Amino acid sequence: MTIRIINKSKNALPAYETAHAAGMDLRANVEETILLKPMERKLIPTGLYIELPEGFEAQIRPRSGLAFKHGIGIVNSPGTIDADYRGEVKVLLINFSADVFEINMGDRIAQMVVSRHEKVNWDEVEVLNETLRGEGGFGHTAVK
Ligand SMILES: O=c1ccn([C@H]2C[C@H](O)[C@@H](COP(=O)(O)OP(=O)(O)OP(=O)(O)O)O2)c(=O)[nH]1
Ligand SMILES: [Mg+2]
Repeated sequence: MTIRIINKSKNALPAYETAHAAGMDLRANVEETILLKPMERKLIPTGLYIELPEGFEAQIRPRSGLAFKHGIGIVNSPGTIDADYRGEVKVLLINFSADVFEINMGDRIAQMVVSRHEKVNWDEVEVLNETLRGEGGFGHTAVK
């Protein structure tokens, strides 16, 4: 599929890094170095504006390499970009490590997965159909 995008950043358009990657890496569009102190969170601009078709969303997900090597996560992971959003795509990074983390122009800070989603109408009822699981959850299958 093709999606309309405005690129106000100094970076190339997001691209799939390998042939069958699910996500496209998003690059920071920051004029100056951003420092993330331990447990600090900052909204990082990408300079990208996208026009998703109705019925699609984009998820902003962490990169496992940054998480593993530097303890960098996304506070609202996965972030949701709505099809009717016309603002700048931003990434809410958090530093879970004990060291200061540096973000520079063009750094690949997150990845974006575009997916189809359902739109639901409620059928409000009094009783739901029975299942073996019933109300069991939150670890109820754990061995005692
Ligand atoms: O990681 C993110 C998450 C969201 N957004 C943008 C796109 C999204 O469509 C909009 C609203 O996000 P969300 O619905 O998650 O936030 P909200 O707190 O519910 O805000 P709103 O009341 O504007 O929906 O903010 C981003 O740029 N990055
Ligand atoms: Mg919302």
